[in-house]
Amino acid sequence: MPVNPADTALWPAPHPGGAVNATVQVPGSKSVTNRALLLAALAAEPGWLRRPLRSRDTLLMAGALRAMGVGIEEGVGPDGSGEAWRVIPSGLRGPATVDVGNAGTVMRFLPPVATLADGPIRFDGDPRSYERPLHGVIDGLRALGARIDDDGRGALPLTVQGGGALEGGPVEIDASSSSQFVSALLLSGPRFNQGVEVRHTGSTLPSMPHIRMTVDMLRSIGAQVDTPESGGEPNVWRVTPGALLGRDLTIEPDLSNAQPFLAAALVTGGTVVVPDWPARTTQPGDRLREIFTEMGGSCELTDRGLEFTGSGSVHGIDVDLGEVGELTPGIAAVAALADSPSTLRGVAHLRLHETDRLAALTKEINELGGDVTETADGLRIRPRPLHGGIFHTYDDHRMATAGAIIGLAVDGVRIENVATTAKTLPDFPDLWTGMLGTGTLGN
Ligand SMILES: O=C(O)C1=C[C@@H](OP(=O)(O)O)[C@@H](O)[C@H](O)C1
Ligand SMILES: C=C(OP(=O)(O)O)C(=O)O
Repeated sequence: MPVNPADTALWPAPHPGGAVNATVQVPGSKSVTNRALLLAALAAEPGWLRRPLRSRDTLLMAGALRAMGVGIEEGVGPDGSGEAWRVIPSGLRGPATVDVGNAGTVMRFLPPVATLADGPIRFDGDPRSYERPLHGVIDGLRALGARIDDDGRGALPLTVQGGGALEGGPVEIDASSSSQFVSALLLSGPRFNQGVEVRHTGSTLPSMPHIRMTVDMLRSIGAQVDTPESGGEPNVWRVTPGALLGRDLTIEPDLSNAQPFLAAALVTGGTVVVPDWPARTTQPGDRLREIFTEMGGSCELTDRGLEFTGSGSVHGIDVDLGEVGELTPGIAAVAALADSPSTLRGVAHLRLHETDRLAALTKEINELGGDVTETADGLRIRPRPLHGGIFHTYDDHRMATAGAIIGLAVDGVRIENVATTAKTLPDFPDLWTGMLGTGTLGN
């Protein structure tokens, strides 16, 4: 993708004098939107997605499905309200080329779909996508009967030689480097001849809420899924072959992208309301209610949404983030501003996310005067007075939002390439300045 010089400019992170009080309408969830697009594409009838996230990762998913022959049309939902995508499934076609960008959900979830196409599907992406683990998907699909041409590294680029169908059946994978391996094989499982039985053989498995999200969304469109939680064997998930229903689904706000806005209330001692916070959800961001409360805030789910209030003090935390790894950059930013040390554990796999997040957070917070050290599986953060400077983002949307959180409390923080937030939250700079300027936002 060509780099726009303006995108790599330095963005002065806004530094408000006082408490932030605002309502922020957070756009749709990346993880839910990309699952919903894929499942609607594999269904037996057309479906609707209302209020989908439109960001780099979700537009890459939509573009890839379109390239394989799926219809994705702009429209208003069946009740005439809100923005929507209408998804019209079709026989999946090859040859086609898929640009995965640096979207884990696209590079992991779509190769199984490509095995159902009637020709070769080539997968390529950003340089970083070549370094992100994909072996669980590649080896898993081969064991299930797929033909895949790659360079033997267990990574991109690769070509799936779609044969129009996949046998499926039992498969063992080690998903300790990414839960997305499990989700990927389950999501397409109903369309494999024998369905799929995925057995995770590794010692750890990150991001369990995201696997629950996969299971819940499959069940909601008619798939039969057996899980460890529904009385099955530990670390084994089974999907029965069968037709999927076309549904009308409204996408929840992205609770992980709500994080910087809630953090604004926490670190400035203000109140931020996020409307449409779901009462029940599989999104890992829901854990912020508990984590940010332990760090000094308080919150309440009301009919206005989630109302989060900071007390004026921010405390350190000792927490295992293995289930909610994508929250780590924002928690590290808040922890650097706390009145006591923090230990963030269970997130060694973040070294293979958009960037090596443990190294990037350590370096960038320390360059502002902080005291962060990497551990084998996380970070130890001892708060110190911070000063302004450049906060580098390494093409990582969550590094940019982490830097913005620090900028709330520290004057003179400038964020390099804030435009990288377009991966999941293209409106971030406007939402952020709007939150600080007007107090109330909506879309
Ligand atoms: O399935 C998903 O939608 C995701 C799963 C997690 O991946 P890992 O298990 O690789 O951390 C998470 O970090 C990522 O942001 C989204
Ligand atoms: C790890 C993340 O993304 P991806 O879906 O690319 O893995 C993330 O959004 O924090």
